Amino acid sequence: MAQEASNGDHVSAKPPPTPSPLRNAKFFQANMRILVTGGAGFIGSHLVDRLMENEKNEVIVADNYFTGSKDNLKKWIGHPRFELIRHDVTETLLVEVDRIYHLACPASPIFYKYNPVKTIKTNVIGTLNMLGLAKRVGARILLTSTSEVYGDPLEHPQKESYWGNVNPIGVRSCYDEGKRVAETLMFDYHRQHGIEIRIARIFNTYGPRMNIDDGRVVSNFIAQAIRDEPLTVQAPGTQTRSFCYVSDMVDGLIRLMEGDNTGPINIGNPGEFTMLELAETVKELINPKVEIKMVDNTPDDPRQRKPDITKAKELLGWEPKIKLRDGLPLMEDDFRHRLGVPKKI
Ligand SMILES: NC(=O)c1ccc[n+]([C@@H]2O[C@H](COP(=O)([O-])OP(=O)(O)OC[C@H]3O[C@@H](n4cnc5c(N)ncnc54)[C@H](O)[C@@H]3O)[C@@H](O)[C@H]2O)c1
Ligand SMILES: O=c1ccn([C@@H]2O[C@H](COP(=O)(O)OP(=O)(O)O[C@H]3OC[C@@H](O)[C@H](O)[C@H]3O)[C@@H](O)[C@H]2O)c(=O)[nH]1
Repeated sequence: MAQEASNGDHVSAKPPPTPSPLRNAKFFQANMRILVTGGAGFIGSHLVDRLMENEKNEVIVADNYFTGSKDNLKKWIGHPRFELIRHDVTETLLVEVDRIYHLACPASPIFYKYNPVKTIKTNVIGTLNMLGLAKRVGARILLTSTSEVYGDPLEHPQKESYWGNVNPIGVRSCYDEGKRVAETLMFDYHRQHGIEIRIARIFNTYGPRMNIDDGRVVSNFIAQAIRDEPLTVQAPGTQTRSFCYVSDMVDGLIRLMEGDNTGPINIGNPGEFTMLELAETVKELINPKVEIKMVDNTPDDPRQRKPDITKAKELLGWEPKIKLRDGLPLMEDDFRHRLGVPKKI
């Protein structure tokens, strides 16, 4: 039974539901069957790549392609251990699985604000549906929550025990409050029904395969630097974020899923940068001639963010390996390839 890692003193009221006995039958199914919702997106597709490396895994992706694409999974389409389903998690899904990585949700602020009612439905109804599925088939479920549950944090760096400083009625609330409700649902299903849960609080993650026009800061700056366009730093530019390379993130998610702790556990890189520092670094590494331009910000932008990863280190034996200065060039290569702009030598 999972151990509670932080934020509470509850114990699970019931043992978890048992999977169908056939799942353990010698000649029926030796593999681990894994559902990845949102698997056609940025982090999801890298997670699928890693899971598919293990020949004992069968992977099913369910995605509505709102911000993800089949292109991200093209190397697996047609593979006998892989299945791709066009599915919206706000509808029920009937599959037989042992693990559910529940990622489905737009993550870039411009996309999650585009249809806020849909974003909150995805977080609340989508998570309820996936918990219902976990309950029916006895699967373990991992939710990709977010550092945004800490809102505009008054504690710095953020520990998992911090309850956050979140505006419940702002333009970001569909996402940050949505994820907070999703975490609540996870713990209620755990306590009430014995579901095996895992909650990752992911901090800003970057890497190849992000949508070029995703709108998040790292992808914006890299695309702008390659296109010789000014890097748009949103005022005041002193706000901070901590950026984790995607391969480190995937490693942390799998360790959390396969470990004994429910979480929530922060997964992120504690290296903290102001947005002006990030712009200067991108300029230096990718295009020293590019201009840096200050533009207006959006409401409720968190002023600082940095994970305390003590729990991830102690409980998962995890810490990030890739520094920002090493990760940015890897992302540059992918963006240049997709934009068709080779590096000048
Ligand atoms: N990338 C980050 O910095 C970051 C930080 C914190 C949390 N997260 C969380 O990690 C997860 C993945 O983020 P990402 O950066 O890969 O984003 P992404 O937008 O690239 O991927 C999200 C995926 O979910 C799919 N999706 C959205 N709504 C859906 C729905 N209703 N039904 C089915 N599929 C749906 C999208 O089509 C996409 O493939 C999200 O849950 C996000 O909240 C990401
Ligand atoms: O072009 C830009 C874009 C963004 N920014 C700034 O960069 C910072 C980061 O903005 P992003 O849009 O990349 O992402 P945010 O940190 O605001 O939100 C992210 O947080 C964690 C996840 O849950 C999500 O991936 C996303 O919501 C903000 O301070 C924003 O004002 C710029 O300075 N210029």
